[in-house]
Amino acid sequence: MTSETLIEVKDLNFSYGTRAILNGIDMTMRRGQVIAVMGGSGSGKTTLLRLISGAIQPTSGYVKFAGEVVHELDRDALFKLRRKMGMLFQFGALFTDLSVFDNVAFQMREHTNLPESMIRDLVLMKLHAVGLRGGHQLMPNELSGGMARRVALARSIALDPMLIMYDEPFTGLDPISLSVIGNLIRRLTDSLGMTSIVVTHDVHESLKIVDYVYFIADGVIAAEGTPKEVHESVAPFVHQFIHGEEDGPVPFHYPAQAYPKDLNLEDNIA
Ligand SMILES: Nc1ncnc2c1ncn2[C@@H]1O[C@H](COP(=O)(O)OP(=O)(O)OP(=O)(O)O)[C@@H](O)[C@H]1O
Repeated sequence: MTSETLIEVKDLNFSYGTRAILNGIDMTMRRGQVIAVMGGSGSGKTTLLRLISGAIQPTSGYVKFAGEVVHELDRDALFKLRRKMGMLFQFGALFTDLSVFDNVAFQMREHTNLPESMIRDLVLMKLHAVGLRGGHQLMPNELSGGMARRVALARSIALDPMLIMYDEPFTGLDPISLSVIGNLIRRLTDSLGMTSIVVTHDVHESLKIVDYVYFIADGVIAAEGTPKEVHESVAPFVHQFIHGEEDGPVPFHYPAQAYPKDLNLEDNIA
């Protein structure tokens, strides 16, 4: 594992209108690392991924990717940069009318001029990496949920990205598939020398495979550390997350006006 920095997030702020979502986020992500980003629902995790990919622009601060400030890039440069990033969302949305092989080949055919014979070798190599070379002729409706997720993973590494961002990769999987996907994320990151960012609620699975964890709450980094540091942490926030407690610094309720007011009880009470 090299220690070269791939992503530097510096004093990153982002608001939707007047509503602040992220406040002064600092992060460093190195090549070869798997990094988890955790936090309660609505804490800004997906927003952070969108800022890293340049889909939205920070209010202030910056994200640097491979030395370049993402929000300063022009359209062409941003397009090139995105090709160095793979994104894997929860259900991996495969093209349902294309075979496993063609799903993985899709981006190679779109974005490169490689001859079909080379695409064939590359697709089989990517499918081999996720254990599905033998299933290349299957259609998506013939796959289990875990297999579909693995095809999506093979597709996201089709163009050899430097970074893959996974948004809730474990959701909806049985315990075995969950651990298969977790181990694959680790193995692919190591063997391809990439960086992986895993946004997840699954503390136990992710702590087994990641190098570093950031916890986001109320738009700031509430805690961070290696899995060992996280396990040993006595910070209430981390404790709540690790043990899945409902009550603690992470609120169960989305901010709302006083309940009696919502129920129109106030007038009656007064
Ligand atoms: N386009 C938008 N316009 C206004 N507010 C938005 C928009 N997208 C997201 N938000 C708000 O920004 C906050 C952060 O959203 P984000 O999707 O980043 O949270 P998250 O941590 O990924 O949540 P979850 O774990 O539930 O997916 C939320 O409160 C959400 O309501």
